[in-house]
Amino acid sequence: MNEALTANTAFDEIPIIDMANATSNDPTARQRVAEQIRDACVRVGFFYVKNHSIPASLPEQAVQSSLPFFDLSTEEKMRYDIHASSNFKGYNAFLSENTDPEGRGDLNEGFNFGWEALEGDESEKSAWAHTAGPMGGANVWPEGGEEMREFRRALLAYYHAAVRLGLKLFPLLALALGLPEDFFADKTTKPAAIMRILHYPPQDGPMDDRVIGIGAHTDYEIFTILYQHSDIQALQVLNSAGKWINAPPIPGTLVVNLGDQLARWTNDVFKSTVHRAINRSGIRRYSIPLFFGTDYDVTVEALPSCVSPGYPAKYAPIKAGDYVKSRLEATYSGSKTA
Ligand SMILES: O=C(O)CCC(=O)C(=O)O
Ligand SMILES: [Fe+2]
Repeated sequence: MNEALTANTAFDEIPIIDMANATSNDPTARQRVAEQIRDACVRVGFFYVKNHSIPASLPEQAVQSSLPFFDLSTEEKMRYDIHASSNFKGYNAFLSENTDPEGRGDLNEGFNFGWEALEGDESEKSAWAHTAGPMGGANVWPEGGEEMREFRRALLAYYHAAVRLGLKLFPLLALALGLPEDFFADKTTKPAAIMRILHYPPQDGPMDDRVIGIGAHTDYEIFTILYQHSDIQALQVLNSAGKWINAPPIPGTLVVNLGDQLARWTNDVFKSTVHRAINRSGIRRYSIPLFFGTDYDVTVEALPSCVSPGYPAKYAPIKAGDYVKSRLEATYSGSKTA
């Protein structure tokens, strides 16, 4: 695809896409949104979404409810250590991950969880059975009183809202790729969606590029929906000229960025762009990414429209779940021995 080769002018800002017409009854209105998404995916690999219909109170409450959890002692939090989990659930401690191999460790702590039906919602219970797979299975929630129950409730409430938004993005991505709008529908029946809430303490003093909030990396899945709490500039995105472009929080928006699974599927026509976060604000920063992959057993293989004789497929076909699992294992096993 020639556009893939010509789209490499370095971006210097991240587009904002209005989702108001994402599910419009008018196909041309949906197509217009998809065209903007296509441009963002080919040039940047990142975009903001506005009018995404998630009430601001949901991620806000998720952050507020996490404060008592992060305030627990390290010893207490380590009872839920992600390294002790067989399915990448639970707590990751400061410096226990090292996203950038050049780095010395990531200065964030976080809590990681996946699909779980909302309490009392019988209609979603059946989906629980679908979470078999390398990252499926039960979540690990902190024990304790009302505060910890609220932590679980608030995180799951935002999780489900973000998953619903993610399911609206797939048809737009399909249109953006010139595919039938329902291309991903039978590939996203079991929400392979992992959420984490991250806490970045302020970093001051002399800057050590090897110890930053989260080192330079790309995400592993199809896309990530990222909520950034407070008005703190920390996230940066690398353009093709090697310049870090700021991605500050913009009120009312969420950040969407593509991951490597989609880059493989599109033969890098859609970009999975390197990013990092560093909190030099002097105050604590919180963010909540939701990493959204397809069903675990879907084969990720270059789309015919993204290969040509002059631009052959770069990646071997691989099962979506195996791919994400191998990336997660590299992240967590690397940190164990670091
Ligand atoms: O906290 C952020 O802004 C970025 C987080 C991130 O890139 C990640 O968790 O993959
Ligand atoms: Fe990321």
